[in-house]
Amino acid sequence: MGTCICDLSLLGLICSNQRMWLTRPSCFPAVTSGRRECTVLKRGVAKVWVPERWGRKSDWRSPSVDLQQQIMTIVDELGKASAKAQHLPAPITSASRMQSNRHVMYVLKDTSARPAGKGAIIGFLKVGYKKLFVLDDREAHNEVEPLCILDFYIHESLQRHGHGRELFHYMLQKERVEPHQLAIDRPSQKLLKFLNKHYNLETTVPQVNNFVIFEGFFAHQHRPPAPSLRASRHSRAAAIDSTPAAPARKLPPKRAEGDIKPYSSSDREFLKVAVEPPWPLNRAPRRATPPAHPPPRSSSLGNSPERGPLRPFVPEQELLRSLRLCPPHPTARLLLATDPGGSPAQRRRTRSASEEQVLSQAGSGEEHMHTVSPQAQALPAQAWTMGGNIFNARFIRNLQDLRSTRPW
Ligand SMILES: CC(=O)SCCNC(=O)CCNC(=O)[C@H](O)C(C)(C)COP(=O)(O)OP(=O)(O)OC[C@H]1O[C@@H](n2cnc3c(N)ncnc32)[C@H](O)[C@@H]1OP(=O)(O)O
Repeated sequence: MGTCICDLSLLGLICSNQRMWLTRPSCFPAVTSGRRECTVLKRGVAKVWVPERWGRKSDWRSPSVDLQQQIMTIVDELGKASAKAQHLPAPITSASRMQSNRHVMYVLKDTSARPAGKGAIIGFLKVGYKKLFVLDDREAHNEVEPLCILDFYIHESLQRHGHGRELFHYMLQKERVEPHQLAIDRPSQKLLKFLNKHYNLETTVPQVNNFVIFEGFFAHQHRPPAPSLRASRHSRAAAIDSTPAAPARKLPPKRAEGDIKPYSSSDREFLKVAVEPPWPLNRAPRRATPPAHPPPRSSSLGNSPERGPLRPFVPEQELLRSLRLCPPHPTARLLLATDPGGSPAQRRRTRSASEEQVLSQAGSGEEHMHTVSPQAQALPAQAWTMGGNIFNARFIRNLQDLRSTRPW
């Protein structure tokens, strides 16, 4: 793939459709700035870049370089805005990612009611063909290469105005696909509702990967046979099968098998790796109130993962194992010995400890499970502050109970 962003099919799109082309990059970030929207749109309009003027020296000192840079900036800004709207920790659409993938980005621009040839970006839709293994309704694996919806964003102030539909419809026509032939990469609730409303897509076929497909997906899909038979049966199938071809792959040549990661080919996978620091830094703080944006999850998705911020997750077992490395404070041991029943919290802790003991006995060969380095294990007991703190706190509380010295 070359470095020129023209390869992204963006320019073809820009030239081929009057309604879908790009403004100068300074326009879009301004559009996203909330209440200043009207002013900003006007300001954006004043700076709008029109295709006919690409070559004008006054606009572009070095058109080829500037043009590339401008479009890259726009793509980056669009990606950021989309990530923000979806509460993703990092953009999944960027110029550099576009350059390394064969994705196509459809950009919707508003030209109406603006001075001639000027406008602002309304939103975008990113699609691409991906090799996937998907389950059908009999839970059989199918190797397919459908067109996937990878990213979709309409500016906040313009959502629910039909722009999304317009953009989607345009893409369907250009790509010559039916909505039920698409695979969707971790759709948001909004997108699910959108698809349901405009295309009656409701019943999903449960998958084990991040993609969502809908009933009817397999209606016209080629089902590749077993690899050993693939070559001969493919040609036979082509001769026999007169059904209209599903969105069979039509863009890139076949990649080396090593490049294909069927179960991790979601564009969003990298987010997990990118944002999650190592334990214990990945422990999410406890929240008294629910998060402002609860991670949306489709009830009909089955195992489709959450789209919200990829909240770090520490399994309880791992926590227990780590506690093994935190011997209780000596004074706490005394308390534990003298207080066998204790409060429910106490019992929980005791149970954890006994569970811990079991783990400890059973886990002699599972050192690799530990997240604490051997150096950390070698630290003196007083350095293990976590368990010590817990028991110290309890010890002090019990002491205060006994002495009635608590101020409340
Ligand atoms: C694979 C992926 O890309 S998943 C990511 C999808 N993108 C996002 O979630 C980003 C935030 N959302 C958006 O950008 C937009 O809402 C889109 C792209 C999903 C839809 O674009 P819009 O221009 O709003 O769609 P359009 O106006 O054509 O259709 C509206 C319908 O979409 C759905 N919809 C749009 N916004 C919402 C919302 N806030 N809540 C619930 N449903 C919504 C509804 O079905 C709505 O119909 P209704 O108003 O009668 O209830």
